[in-house]
Amino acid sequence: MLFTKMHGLGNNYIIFNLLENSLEEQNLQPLAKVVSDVNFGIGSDGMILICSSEIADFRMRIFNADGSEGKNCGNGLRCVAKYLYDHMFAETESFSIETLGGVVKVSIRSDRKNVAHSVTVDMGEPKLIKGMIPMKGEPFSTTINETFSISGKEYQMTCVSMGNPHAIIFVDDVDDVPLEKIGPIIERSELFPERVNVGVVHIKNNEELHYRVWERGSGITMACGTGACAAVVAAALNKKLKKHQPVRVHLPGGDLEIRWDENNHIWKTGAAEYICHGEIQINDSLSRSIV
Ligand SMILES: N[C@@H](CCC[C@H](N)C(=O)O)C(=O)O
Repeated sequence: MLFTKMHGLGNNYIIFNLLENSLEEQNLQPLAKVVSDVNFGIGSDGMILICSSEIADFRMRIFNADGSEGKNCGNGLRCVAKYLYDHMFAETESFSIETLGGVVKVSIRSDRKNVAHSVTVDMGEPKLIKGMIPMKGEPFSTTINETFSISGKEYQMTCVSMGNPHAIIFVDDVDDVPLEKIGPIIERSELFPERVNVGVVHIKNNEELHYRVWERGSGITMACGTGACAAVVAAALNKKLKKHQPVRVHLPGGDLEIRWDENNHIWKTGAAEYICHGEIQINDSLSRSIV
């Protein structure tokens, strides 16, 4: 199988183009685990499939490094948009991509013909009620700076779905938080029946914030696009930032520009880059891991 490895701010994925190839559905989860493994596969935060869609121009499926299928991926969407544009599957600079979390619109900025330089994604509307996150509790209530006790420790969380679930915690210093310890505990708390992505946020000033993430199914990553959107929504809901202004989100892998617009949509702009193209043999050692 031919693959392309791409990253958005260091959040890196193995991409298979299923517009031209096919993979068996029962092999997808084990394949995601194997290709993500740095010792027995290629090494990545997960696997992305580009597929055809009946309701949008294209469809993206995202699998985390543990093989679980995610519903949305902000950094993956920019990578897929760049790939489709640069490889001329997309004929225009604006097109739609279906995800399990809904259909999004992407717009490419290019200086030269057929080379995308940055990608803006209309990530749609954030969902705030517990039933839509999903999380335990009264399904129509929201979680804004609510205190929860998890494994004997108290956390004040704001929960936002950007098609996938995010728990946001405001802190004084994102680098001072032992995310590798508290991330997996919160991710797997019984509060979240489908697990959760865990983000810590520090408000730098009226226009900038710092964000680090523990991703459901992948652990610590350099960036999370949906998480950066959730961080901006959580900051506005907690009146730490003004609602409709552009916000620069600093992540370990680089920056994203996020804006929650007057129509309640979240717009996200940032880079997407190629790492390499290659061929992976889906046989012998790899197939031993694939049921
Ligand atoms: N890194 C992604 C999100 C990937 C999926 C996530 N781990 C989940 O399971 O919801 C992003 O950039 O949004």
